[in-house]
Amino acid sequence: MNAQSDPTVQPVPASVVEAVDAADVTLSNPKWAVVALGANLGNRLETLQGAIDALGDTPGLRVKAVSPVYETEPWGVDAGSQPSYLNAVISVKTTLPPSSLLERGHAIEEAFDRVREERWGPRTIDVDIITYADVVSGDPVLTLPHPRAHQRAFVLAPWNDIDPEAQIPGQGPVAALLAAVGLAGLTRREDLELRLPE
Ligand SMILES: Nc1ncnc2c1ncn2[C@@H]1O[C@H](COP(=O)(O)OP(=O)(O)OP(=O)(O)O)[C@@H](O)[C@H]1O
Ligand SMILES: Nc1nc2c(c(=O)[nH]1)N=C(CO)CN2
Repeated sequence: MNAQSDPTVQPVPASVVEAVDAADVTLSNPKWAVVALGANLGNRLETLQGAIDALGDTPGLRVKAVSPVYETEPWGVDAGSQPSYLNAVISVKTTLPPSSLLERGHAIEEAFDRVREERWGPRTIDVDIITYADVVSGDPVLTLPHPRAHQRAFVLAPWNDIDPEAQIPGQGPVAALLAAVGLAGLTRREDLELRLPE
């Protein structure tokens, strides 16, 4: 008996075939993604390293580069209303689809006891997906590229350090965007260092 003559075998809907094919393409073809990390509560450096290590422990994800650490004034809130941040950017190569990368970021935020209270409120850790390959999406659950990355020196400066040729799809070269926003409110912390996961 073959699939044609077996009445218990149902045809596979085209949408399922497409989804399986798409997953397969990702599995054999890892994508580059850029992830920004920020912390302004608790032991900020330890938490950033913990998030990098947790990302590195994720099946289907390899951390390929870790930026220098920047001390940055809180962006988007009144001056002096929050402690300063430590920010860094990492690049990763991954077979995870964008939605799974976001989920993993949220799980790491939860593991570090991040509490969501106010918009742009202080946090133990923030994991933002800045770019995923050249994907452009307006989906509010996962907007790609991150809709505010091109305005944020605390993302652009560390990203430019690890990839001076980087581009934000639809926005242009990171180096030019950084030149436009400037370095005010940023201090590179030469005394602090983040490592690739062991
Ligand atoms: N590129 C993205 N990276 C991370 N979260 C995103 C992205 N695009 C949309 N989101 C959504 O934004 C929601 C709010 O995220 P979050 O609480 O980290 O915002 P925030 O860090 O306070 O502000 P901002 O988005 O300006 O960095 C998340 O639940 C997530 O679904
Ligand atoms: N300096 C700085 N400011 C912020 C940051 C951040 O990581 N660094 N994150 C925010 C929400 O994502 C809002 N403001």
